[in-house]
Amino acid sequence: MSVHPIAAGPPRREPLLAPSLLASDLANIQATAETLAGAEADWLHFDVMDGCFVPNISFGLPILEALKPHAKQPIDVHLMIEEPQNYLAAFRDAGATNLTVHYEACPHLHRVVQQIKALGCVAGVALNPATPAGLLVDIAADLDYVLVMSVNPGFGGQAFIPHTLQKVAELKDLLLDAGSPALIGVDGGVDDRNAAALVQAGADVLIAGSFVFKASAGPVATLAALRQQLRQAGEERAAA
Ligand SMILES: O=C(CO)[C@H](O)[C@H](O)COP(=O)(O)O
Repeated sequence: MSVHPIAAGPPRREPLLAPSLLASDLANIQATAETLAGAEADWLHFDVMDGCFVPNISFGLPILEALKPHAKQPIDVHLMIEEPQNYLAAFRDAGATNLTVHYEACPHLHRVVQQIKALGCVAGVALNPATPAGLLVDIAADLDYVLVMSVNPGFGGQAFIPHTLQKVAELKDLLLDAGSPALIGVDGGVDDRNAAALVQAGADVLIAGSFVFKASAGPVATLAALRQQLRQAGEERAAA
């Protein structure tokens, strides 16, 4: 179930699913991790917000430390914070498998990516909706993972921005041209209405919060249904 993106290697037939814990019951994060351990979840997505880079504050190191012993899957930490380079080692030590920083928060992005790799973590870079995919051209070959934000970061439950589909396709071409093994993730407003189209456009990882945790069917059944939908989309992509 858990797959290191580098070990997995592109092209993947079946996209990864990463439920975003931001939308879960945070008073019961241990129970959530235990529930997800048996669910169709490849990574646990963990959103860190600092109230500066984004206009909201979520959770950070102590909650990650509390989650870690109960998490069966790799923990995908999305740092929506300023000066992320100052916190990378601490998040790795607290349990992060993947560390994603924002392009917009890193004037010295190449250095930060190398720092993440030196820590032994999967190195990801996130792009805000207004940041063009083409800006990654000089760093593409160094990346393990690119996270395309399909909402403006800071809050769960927002509407998916349709232009993201085009951006994922552009990014896929850019990564192929650069010979980059990086996976493409999409985060924000992901649900069963846009998931298949995102996979067709080139997405390898879908992050979903509200759709998974607010569904009346519950997270396990919702992830299973999404997995089934994506399996088919992944096969169609591989056959194309
Ligand atoms: O990074 C994020 C917000 O900045 C979240 O991961 C994102 O909001 C996912 O939640 P939802 O599926 O509810 O949109």
